[in-house]
Amino acid sequence: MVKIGYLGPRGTFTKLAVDTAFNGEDKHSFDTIPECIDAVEENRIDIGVVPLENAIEGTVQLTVDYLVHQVRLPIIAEIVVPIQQHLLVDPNFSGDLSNLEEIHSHSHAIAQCHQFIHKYMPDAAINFTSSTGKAAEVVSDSDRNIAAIGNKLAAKEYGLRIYQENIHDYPNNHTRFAVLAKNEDIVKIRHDKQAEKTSLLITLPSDYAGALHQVLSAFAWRKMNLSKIESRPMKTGLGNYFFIVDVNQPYDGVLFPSVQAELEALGCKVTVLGTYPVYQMNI
Ligand SMILES: O=C(O)C(=O)Cc1ccccc1
Repeated sequence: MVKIGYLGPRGTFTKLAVDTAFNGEDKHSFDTIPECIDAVEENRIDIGVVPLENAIEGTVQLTVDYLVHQVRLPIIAEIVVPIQQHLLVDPNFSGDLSNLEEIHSHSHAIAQCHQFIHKYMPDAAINFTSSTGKAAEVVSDSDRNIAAIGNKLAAKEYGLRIYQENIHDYPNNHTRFAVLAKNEDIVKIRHDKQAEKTSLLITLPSDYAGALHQVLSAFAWRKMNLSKIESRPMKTGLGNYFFIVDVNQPYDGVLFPSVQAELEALGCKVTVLGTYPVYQMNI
């Protein structure tokens, strides 16, 4: 049976995404994103699912940096799910918001609820956890007045009460999850894909005037639509960056090779991180 790993523990958004996209597979929880990616690399699991980007807080830097700098696994698919954040407390908690001393959650969940926390829980100490599921676990293991931010699955899995629903600041909250695998044939998502994309990693030879403009124009005059461009530090010193570019079309044998050749002639290095279908899910 195909083994699927995900950022756990029980009750994370990643687990929700996995449950929606796959059924019947053998599912394994990992405490951190790197541990999940390593398990695919070391063939302990066949597929790894990790968060990639959130509509409100942006890229999950840990995932991108680990994939670029540590373990290069191809992105085989992308799952997009809506995100609703709730304030979770022990079922016996009887106070009000001002009695909650601490809030625990993943940094992206905390950021998505920033205004709520600022307005209604300004004195609560913030504690970052490796996932929202982990935060729910912390609250369920504690006998103090503390809260977690997470989803309904986490409330169910850890026996917590939803003190307040939908505390995220912006309604259109979605997260993209990357499906990573060495062998794309084993990834079977039984839904209709909404789009196809290609993610490229581009490093510039050195900093010179108009370098990024030249890179972008290689896509522009071929009418290749980009849905994302992001720079990240190369980790080789201040001011050195690489770019991740998402192109709204699948890799083909004509346009992409000619873009690559053009960029390489400029001295850039181009790596395809994946060309993959996008599945928009409702949970
Ligand atoms: O912590 C989780 O539940 C995750 O899967 C990562 C995450 C965190 C916040 C929003 C979306 C995904």
